Amino acid sequence: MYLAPVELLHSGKVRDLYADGDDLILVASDRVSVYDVILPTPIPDKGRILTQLSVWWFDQLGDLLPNHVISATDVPPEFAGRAIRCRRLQMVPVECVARGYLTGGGLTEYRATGSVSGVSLPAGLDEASRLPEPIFTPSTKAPAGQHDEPISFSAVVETVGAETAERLREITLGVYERGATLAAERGIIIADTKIELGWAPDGTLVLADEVLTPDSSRFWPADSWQPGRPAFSFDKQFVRDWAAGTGWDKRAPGPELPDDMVERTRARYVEIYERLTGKPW
Ligand SMILES: Nc1ncnc(-c2cnn(Cc3cccc(F)c3)c2)c1Cl
Repeated sequence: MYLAPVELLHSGKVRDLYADGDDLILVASDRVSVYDVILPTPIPDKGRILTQLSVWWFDQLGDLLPNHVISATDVPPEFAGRAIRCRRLQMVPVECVARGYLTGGGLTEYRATGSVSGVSLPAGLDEASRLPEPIFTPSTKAPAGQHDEPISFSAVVETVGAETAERLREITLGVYERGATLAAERGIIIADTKIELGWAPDGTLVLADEVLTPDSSRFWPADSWQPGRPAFSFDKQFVRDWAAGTGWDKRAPGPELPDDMVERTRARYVEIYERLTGKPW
């Protein structure tokens, strides 16, 4: 039977968003991005593995809040396994980030101000330090290619009101703590995560986008974590180190990956999926 073509709405670094009637189709590619540069060599099955991991998390988190998933199978055949049909929401204009560890932009901000998104932290924290407790560190949604700007909780209150702001913090910390606890039991540190929320027509907040994947969160192997030392990215470190070893100038296009790098990186995604879900890939 004739399948109406879907219309491309957004194209991200590693994902694309299509409209299909009233629904959306969220498609994950096999592209990998390191240091904000998309590498030319795809990682076979990356899109499928991360999509199926996200679908598994949505199911695990169903008791916390509703999600936007309509179907993980009723998608255009060319996207089979690496796309979800989801309901169209009014997206909350705030990047909802939870951090259990200090690194990246949060560490930079802490070193400059002693706080992250207005949340003050104890002195003496270092690269990859574990925080006394996970914190909600919202940021603005920057235009493509720019870094999100941290915003304070009071700025979130001004944007969405106090009640919704509290709910955003509660949901973001709840999703992070559920994910980080389960992952820690399986030898994986989830250092931080970014979730996207949207309002359904009846006003309820719904978990959208992808959730607790190595693209939306920092995944570290627990057995090599050492506060004060840069942590090893579970999925991207091989590629980062290899690319750095080629003398690649990060402003130049990314280098093609050799086959063994592709296979080792694919194996890391399979390992993350199998460890977290307990299911064979
Ligand atoms: N259920 C929803 N309802 C309305 N909007 C969205 C939505 C918009 N943008 N994004 C982020 C994104 C996802 C993939 C590719 C991109 F380019 C951008 C998600 C969703 Cl998931």
